[in-house]
Amino acid sequence: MKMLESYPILLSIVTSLLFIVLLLAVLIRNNGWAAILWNEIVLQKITNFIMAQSKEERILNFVLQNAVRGDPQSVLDTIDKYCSQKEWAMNVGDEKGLILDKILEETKPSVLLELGTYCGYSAVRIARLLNPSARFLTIEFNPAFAAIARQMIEFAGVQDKVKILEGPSETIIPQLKKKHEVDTLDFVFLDHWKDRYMPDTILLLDHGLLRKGSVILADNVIVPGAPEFIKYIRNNNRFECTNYPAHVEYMKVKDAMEKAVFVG
Ligand SMILES: C[S@@+](CC[C@H](N)C(=O)[O-])C[C@H]1O[C@@H](n2cnc3c(N)ncnc32)[C@H](O)[C@@H]1O
Ligand SMILES: [Mg+2]
Repeated sequence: MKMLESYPILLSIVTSLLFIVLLLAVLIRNNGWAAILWNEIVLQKITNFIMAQSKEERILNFVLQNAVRGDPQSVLDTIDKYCSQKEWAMNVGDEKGLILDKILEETKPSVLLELGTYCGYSAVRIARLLNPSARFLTIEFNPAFAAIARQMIEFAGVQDKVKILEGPSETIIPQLKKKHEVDTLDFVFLDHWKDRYMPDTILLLDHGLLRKGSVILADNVIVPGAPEFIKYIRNNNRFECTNYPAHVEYMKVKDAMEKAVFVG
């Protein structure tokens, strides 16, 4: 009898819970921010705790076990497979990776800088397309990520083409000329925390690291988004901008890359 009395309450609790789960699922599927927060904060923390291992270690292990040593394309395909089927990660990914490849093939840069190495996906992607004489520096301030990237790059066989500089971009950029013997950069890939896109572009300018024709390519200008940078670069007559619509890595949510050519 008591059971029957509480039945409507139970039913309304279950219905409300189902509704909340459904709402969350729709939000995560259609909203880039919700999906990233869900993956990075909820799912990842739980899996890390259960497996006593970071997601980045899991990505590296999957590559070591499934990709072909010395074959950069196989390393990229294996990371893409893991991150699209098992755990989302913030690599530029296969779709925007093709835009990156196309711009590199058009630009044929000799001196390159990447801000934000993470596991080394984009570093391997870029390095595999470079001339033997090119110089490519990539900056990462998280030592654990830099260590993973170093192993990823070595496994892909492109370690002679990439140098990881460990530390914050805002400290390393001003040291590029004197400490790292960079004159000017032909190509810069912006893919670190989005609030640094604008100040680091200004740092590159202030330190004379851009020349006429230098190309800046910025990832994730919609999700997570870099509105300050976009406003700054599009309203600056020293840059010519082109937008490349795409999707957030391994998702159906809209994103884009922005190319800015320094015209002097
Ligand atoms: C989106 S991930 C980079 C993904 C990578 N480019 C790829 O596509 O494979 C961003 C990385 O930038 C690093 N990062 C963020 N802000 C930074 C800064 N100011 N200096 C150096 N590294 C930074 C983070 O630790 C993170 O590993
Ligand atoms: Mg990115």
